[in-house]
Parts: sequence; structure tokens; C-alpha cells
Amino acid sequence: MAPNNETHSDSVKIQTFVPEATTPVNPVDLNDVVLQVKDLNLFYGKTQALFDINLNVPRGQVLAFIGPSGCGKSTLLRCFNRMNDLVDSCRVEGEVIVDGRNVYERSVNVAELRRRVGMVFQKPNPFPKTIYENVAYGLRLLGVKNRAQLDEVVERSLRQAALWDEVKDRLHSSGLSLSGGQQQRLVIARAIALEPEVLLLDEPCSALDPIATAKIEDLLDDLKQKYTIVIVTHNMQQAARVSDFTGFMFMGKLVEFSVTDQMFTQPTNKQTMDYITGRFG
Ligand SMILES: Nc1ncnc2c1ncn2[C@@H]1O[C@H](COP(=O)(O)OP(=O)(O)OP(=O)(O)O)[C@@H](O)[C@H]1O
Repeated sequence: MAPNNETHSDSVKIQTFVPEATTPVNPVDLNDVVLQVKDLNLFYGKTQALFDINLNVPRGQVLAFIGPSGCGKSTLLRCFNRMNDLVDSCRVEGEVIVDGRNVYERSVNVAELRRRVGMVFQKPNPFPKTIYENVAYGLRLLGVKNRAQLDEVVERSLRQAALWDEVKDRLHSSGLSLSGGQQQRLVIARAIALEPEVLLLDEPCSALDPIATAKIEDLLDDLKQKYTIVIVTHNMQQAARVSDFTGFMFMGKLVEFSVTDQMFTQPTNKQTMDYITGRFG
């Protein structure tokens, strides 16, 4: 590949690589990549769902995947913390590298991987426990018993998830008593209590009303100061609002990957152009 240095608008020095593979590699300073995908192919039984995905996830940025239904966005996201392991027919080739190590190596502890690469799903899924216990859950699994430490992490996580003020007087009520939008922020608090390096969000707003959606979007803006975020969304306006980089997927391929502004103003691929201008999908 031929690096071609240029300066990004927010003064981050980036390198633009002329891709030599069939899929694009997004422009990013490779010294600050938290997650790297190399030649990833995925099969459900005999059906191939992902084709030759290559991709770099830069630290402290928000990355969005867009594309029509069934193009493989969620499947790709689930590769990042091996959630696809739960599907018997699923087979993965290639590498997903988190902090220099391929997560598909046999010796990798999957529970520890999922602590470092947390995930939030489409439908809020708090545990049938109190608000406090939902957030403390992961720490308790790690063996933390010290009450002051748990209190501190619960408060910090709920504050980071922009939920503290709404729940501080009812920490011992059920998490299920919250509204859908609050439940989704509770689930985000549960994930960030473990201080993951990467937070994966699979259509986190699709079950929420516009006000709750706006709160989650504001929250993402705050969270990216501390975490690297990868979000799958059907909503192109949302991708444009929240992400720094956007990947457009089509039929299991990562067709285009670029800085978000560029993706929505000057896509280089005709399929991307057709999709973002509403000609299909
Ligand atoms: N557990 C599974 N077993 C078999 N095939 C699956 C499984 N999950 C997904 N697929 C198939 O893989 C392809 C990609 O699906 P995926 O859910 O990743 O797409 P998506 O882009 O996230 O779609 P949507 O936007 O509708 O959620 C589809 O053809 C889907 O039918």
C-alpha cells in the first residue's frame, strides 16, 4: 500500500492508503487503531454472509455501519466480540485484532473479550434486578465485593450514561420499571461499568421515540471522549450526526469506508451514492 499523508479537519494526522485489496481500508493513523479486521469472511452453514472485510477502528472515534437490511452489518459487529460463537452454523475466517491479538485465537478468554468489547442491542435488555444491581452486575462477576467501590462505579457509570439524575433516588427499584429510553441508557451504564475499550451498539435507538433517541445520540457524543464506539444504524441521518467514520455495506461486502462527511457528500462508489440518495434500500 502507498501511504499518502494528509491532515484531517480536526487536525488528526491521517494516512490515506491506496487500497490494493478488493475492499477499501479506511484512512486512519495506524498507530492508534484499537481494532483491526483483516480478510474476514463469515459463513452461516454454506452461505457466505461476509466477504473479505478489511477495516481499522481508530481509538476514541465513532464508527457507523449503514446499508440495506440483510447486508451483514449486525453479523460484522458481532464478530468483534465473538457473539457469533453462539450460532452453531457460523464459521469465521480471517482475523479480528483487538490490541494486537486475534480474538479468534483458541486461547482467548471470550468472557474477558466481551468485557473489553461491550455490546448494547437493539431492544433494551436490563436484567430483572434493581437499577443498582444491573450496573454492579459485571463487577460482582469479577469478584468485587467492596460496597464503597461498587457504589462509586455505579454512580460514575450512571452519570456517564446520563441517567444518574433520573434514577439516583430509586437505585433499588427494578431496572424494568424504567422507560425504554432509560432502560437503554441503563444497559449502556452496565456496559461502561466495566470500562470497555470498545462499545458496540446494534441499532440502539430503533425501539426508541425521537426524544429518547436524541438523548442517546447526545450521550454517544460524550462517551466517545472515553470509549471507541461502533454503531449499526438504519438511520442515515443518525450515522451522519453521530459518527466520525462511516462504512457502507452491501451484500456482505464493505463497499466504502470513509470519513463520515466525505461519505455523505462525496461518496466514491456508485452503490453508496444510490443508497444514500434513497435509490434503494
Ligand atoms: N443466525 C443466523 N443464521 C443464519 N443466517 C443468518 C443468521 N443471522 C443472520 N443471517 C443472515 O446473514 C445475512 C446478514 O444478516 P445481518 O443480520 O447481519 O444483516 P443486517 O445488515 O444487520 O440486517 P438488518 O439491517 O435487517 O438488521 C442475512 O442474509 C441473514 O439472513
